[in-house]
Amino acid sequence: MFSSIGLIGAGTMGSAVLQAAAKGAPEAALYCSNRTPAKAQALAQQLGGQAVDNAAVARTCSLIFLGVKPQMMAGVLADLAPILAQRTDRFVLASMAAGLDAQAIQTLAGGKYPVICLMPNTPVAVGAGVVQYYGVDTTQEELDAFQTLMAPAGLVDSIEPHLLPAASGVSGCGPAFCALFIEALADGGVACGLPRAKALAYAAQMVEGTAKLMMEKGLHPGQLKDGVCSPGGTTIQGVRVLEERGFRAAAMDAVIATFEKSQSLGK
Ligand SMILES: NC(=O)C1=CN([C@@H]2O[C@H](COP(=O)(O)OP(=O)(O)OC[C@H]3O[C@@H](n4cnc5c(N)ncnc54)[C@H](OP(=O)(O)O)[C@@H]3O)[C@@H](O)[C@H]2O)C=CC1
Ligand SMILES: O=C(O)[C@@H]1CCC=N1
Repeated sequence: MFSSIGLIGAGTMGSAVLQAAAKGAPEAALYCSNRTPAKAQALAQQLGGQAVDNAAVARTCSLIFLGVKPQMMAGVLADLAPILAQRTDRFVLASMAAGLDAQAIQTLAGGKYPVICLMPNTPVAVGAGVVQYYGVDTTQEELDAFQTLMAPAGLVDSIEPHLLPAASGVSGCGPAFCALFIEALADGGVACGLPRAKALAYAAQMVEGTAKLMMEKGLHPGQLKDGVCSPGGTTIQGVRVLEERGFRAAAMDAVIATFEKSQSLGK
């Protein structure tokens, strides 16, 4: 279906998405472009693709990932609109920009082109990510092909368009929140005498293992928490401190803040 796959904006997220797509469609020809060409060249070399300019991606590819920041999207698509308008073959634009919905991409690209909006996260780079997506003016065949293409990224889930900003707050932004938590746990360990490297390794493995346990055993987080808290034991004292300091409310508010920022980016 997607015989040639391109990426405009070979940064952190775009590169990870193209790496996953390369695994999902090993036969596809790969193209990438970037403002700083060295990044596109390195990615192309790694994936056996070609580093080109934005115009070549727009002219050539049947699936075009847009990996630039939301604030750059208008400028990038304004330059590409005349090229896209000249195409007579079918192509799909796939935007990962936070806060920009499919209609916004169509408006900026200057046509009612098929658009997929996806919200990946950084763990896509190790095949343990989350990608939510929806399509507008796409065919079911294109969405099915996209689902297959993205499978090496991790959990790939079709979602209703209005839910994408909320999903973005949980899993798109979530790695930053999780990293803060891991770092803070490690800091606590260091304060109690653990060497830094050990503290970080233990905290990261613990987070991965807890998520795995929850998913593989189908447990609710409350069950997991209760299973660790011995009556009169140590863990419940830590839970008490986290509750006193508003840990849950802070995590909820963090997601709500990202949601509100997504809404404002789209205006
Ligand atoms: N990081 C994340 O966790 C997530 C990011 N996203 C989305 O992904 C997108 C990219 O974010 P992220 O990867 O973090 O950002 P990066 O800054 O790492 O990547 C953006 C890339 O776009 C390139 N670029 C900028 N202007 C142009 C241009 N005119 N033509 C071609 N390339 C250009 C930059 O080039 P240069 O090397 O010159 O700076 C850079 O490599 C954003 O829209 C963001 O909302 C979505 C989900 C998660
Ligand atoms: O911070 C951002 O805007 C991007 C989108 C989701 C994660 N990072």
